[in-house]
Amino acid sequence: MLKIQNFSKSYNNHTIIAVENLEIPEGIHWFKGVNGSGKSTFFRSVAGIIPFEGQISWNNLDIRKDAIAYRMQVNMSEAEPLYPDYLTGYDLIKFIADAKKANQNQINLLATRLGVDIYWKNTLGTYSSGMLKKISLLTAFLGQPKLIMLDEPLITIDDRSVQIVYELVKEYAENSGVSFLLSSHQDFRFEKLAIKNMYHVQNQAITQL
Ligand SMILES: Nc1ncnc2c1ncn2[C@@H]1O[C@H](COP(=O)(O)OP(=O)(O)OP(=O)(O)O)[C@@H](O)[C@H]1O
Repeated sequence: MLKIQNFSKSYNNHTIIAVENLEIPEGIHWFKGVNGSGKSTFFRSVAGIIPFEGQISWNNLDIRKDAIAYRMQVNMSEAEPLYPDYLTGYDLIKFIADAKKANQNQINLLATRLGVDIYWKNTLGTYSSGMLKKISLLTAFLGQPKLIMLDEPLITIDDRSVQIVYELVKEYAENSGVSFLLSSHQDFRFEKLAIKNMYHVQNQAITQL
């Protein structure tokens, strides 16, 4: 279970999102919200990438007190990833794989599934937005995560890749009991997946639909 208590995140003294108490059970969950509503800010906070006020824990692992154990279980893919141009996709994947203790076999399997092994030895600065997105998606599946957040996972990727992302989510959920938080703005929908709860991000708050 993901537990959020007295959570708030502000930029320049302006509250972007605040959540007094939210308990998200295991399963696949869909976060909807218009552009700028705070979905990415919430996901980044839960991923432990940006600082925030309040408490977040995943299966009783506290994001601050159990910083490493928490981050071994919680992975994230950014909506619009920004990476250093001079690294190759492979360098980046290998770096994250080492941190997440993913083996080479897992890297190769994911790379083949998503078709990134065709271009991953080229530098990231030469990639299209869809190619970058697939690198970001791959990194979220590395290691033995128990919670994976995919921020706008379907934007910029082609139809074939969309199907592969659906398959990966289903496989990880069914075979390894992985929970997912998936976000989308209006255009992209996740009805094909076994969605447990839907949440709406709006007016600086998160409400269950
Ligand atoms: N680093 C930052 N500094 C200042 N303001 C920020 C920063 N990051 C996000 N914001 C603001 O926080 C608000 C929420 O942004 P966020 O990216 O979380 O929304 P979102 O729901 O993910 O939107 P989108 O669907 O467009 O990706 C926006 O008003 C944005 O301008």
